[in-house]
Amino acid sequence: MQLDAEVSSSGGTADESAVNKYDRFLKWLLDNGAHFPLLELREYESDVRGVHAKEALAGDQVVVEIPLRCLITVEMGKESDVGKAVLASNLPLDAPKHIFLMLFMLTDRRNPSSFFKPYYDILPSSLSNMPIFWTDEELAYLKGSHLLVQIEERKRAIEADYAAIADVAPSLPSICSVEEFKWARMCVCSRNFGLEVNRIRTAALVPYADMLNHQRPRETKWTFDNARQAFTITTLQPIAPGAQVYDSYGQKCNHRFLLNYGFAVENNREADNFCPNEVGLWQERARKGERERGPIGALTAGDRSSLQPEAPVLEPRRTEQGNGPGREGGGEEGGGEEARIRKEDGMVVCSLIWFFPVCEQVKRIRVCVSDNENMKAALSLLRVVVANEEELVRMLGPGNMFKTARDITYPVSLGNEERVLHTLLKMVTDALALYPTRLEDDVARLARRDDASLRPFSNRRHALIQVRGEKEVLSAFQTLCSTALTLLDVSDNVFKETVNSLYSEGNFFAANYCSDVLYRLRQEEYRRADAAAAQRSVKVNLTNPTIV
Ligand SMILES: C[S@@+](CC[C@H](N)C(=O)[O-])C[C@H]1O[C@@H](n2cnc3c(N)ncnc32)[C@H](O)[C@@H]1O
Repeated sequence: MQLDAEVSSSGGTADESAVNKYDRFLKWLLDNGAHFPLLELREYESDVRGVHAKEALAGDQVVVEIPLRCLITVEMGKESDVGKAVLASNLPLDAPKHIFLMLFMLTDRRNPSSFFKPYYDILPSSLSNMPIFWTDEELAYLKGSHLLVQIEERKRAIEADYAAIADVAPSLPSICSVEEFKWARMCVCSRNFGLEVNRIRTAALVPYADMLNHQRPRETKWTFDNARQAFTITTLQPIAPGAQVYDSYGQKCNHRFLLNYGFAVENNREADNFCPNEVGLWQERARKGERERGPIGALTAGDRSSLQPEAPVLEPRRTEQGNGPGREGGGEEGGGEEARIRKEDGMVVCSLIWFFPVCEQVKRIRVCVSDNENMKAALSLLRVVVANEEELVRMLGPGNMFKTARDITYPVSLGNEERVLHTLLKMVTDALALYPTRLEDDVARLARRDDASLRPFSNRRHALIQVRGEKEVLSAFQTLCSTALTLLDVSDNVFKETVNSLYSEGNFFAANYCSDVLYRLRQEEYRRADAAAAQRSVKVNLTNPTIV
């Protein structure tokens, strides 16, 4: 993060009370055994802070040490009165670890002599960058994006948690309002660390360590050091004096950065140029009780007798809260996934269900510009969706190798693939048409530095970065489909020339699909055609030996 005005916490600021609040915070930490002698906290604007190197930092140097007593852990929340009531009631909460951290913080901060008061005092008082707090005008910048649905879902989920907890712990409304509960939810979501403390997997709020902003590739690592009984941050490389010291919040799609942290990364690319930005394919919703029907629909195979009696199903899988190593922002994306082909009442049912247990919504397959597992799954499912009866029977009949739609990692036939490409092209074209602006317009607007409405770190800019990223993914799929469709029946030479030019333009996404999938399908089609021609010639030969 680069911000304009930088005011050192130890230097004089216009706002004396702000200086005092930081001085009190730093003194509290140091008095309790924390160490960060080579770093300084800077405030760039109200409640927007970052950590900088006071002097040159070497690689592999422990630069922050925060003792366990200064950490707020999940277990402390479980010990609170409301926490105990929640535990006893076994409530199905959206993000339980976050809830316990929130409950501790919300209860304890009401105590004016709390041990953690210096920490509570420096937490941002407003989180207006978090989309759940955006105004209608700000939300309108996301028009066309599925993120609008996710923001609404997030709001509803937090409200549902508040109501459910208030049911089992009637003191909750006297501890915090729904709005304060939402604030705490986003505060915890953007600041907690998922870690192991003395062999117990937990999450914690770690004062000072949560002042590091995000940047990739990561230049620091953090852990709970059992020997020191402290949370530590260690440099992974030398850092220049005065430079901001960053933490990596992980490799994430911008929608997750925006939803959970209130910012979107302008150039969200990994060192190898991979861009983790995604869009969801499929938008259908299942209503309560309809999960077995599936949004993609039921496909009936003509030859029912040849179907497997009991095709195994892929059981729903709930993704655990949290997002792998690194800071666990959000974590409430955990829907279940079902993708299965099976027989039901004599019908072959192919269903793709990404089931969201709280909102009873179908989850979408999120794809990015990469030939990754989700892209393969999306193609596999489409191959079933567009299959005709003969292809379905081939997929599901005796001796077939496909137990679930996800197993169809190989294309079925050139004809089936052509229908897949047409369907996918329509899906992404329809999705692009939902946005009020075109990708080229967004790119041009973000490149202009004189547009005051798009100032760095503004909600409007972050919204534009988000929708631009979605359109980039949709456009990449559009190019892949439209190019591939032109290559189905061209000569080998034209095919190779086109694929080579895709490679030389750097469009590896489309090029790889064409050379890996389409090329093989074309070869198989030639072989089949040759075999059929050979068979015809044998038949003709047998009936009329004079015509060869
Ligand atoms: C863990 S806190 C980091 C400290 C924070 N800047 C503060 O002053 O309290 C995470 C928050 O910092 C901000 N942030 C972190 N990295 C950022 C980045 N690369 N760009 C913009 N904002 C960032 C976001 O508001 C995010 O929710």
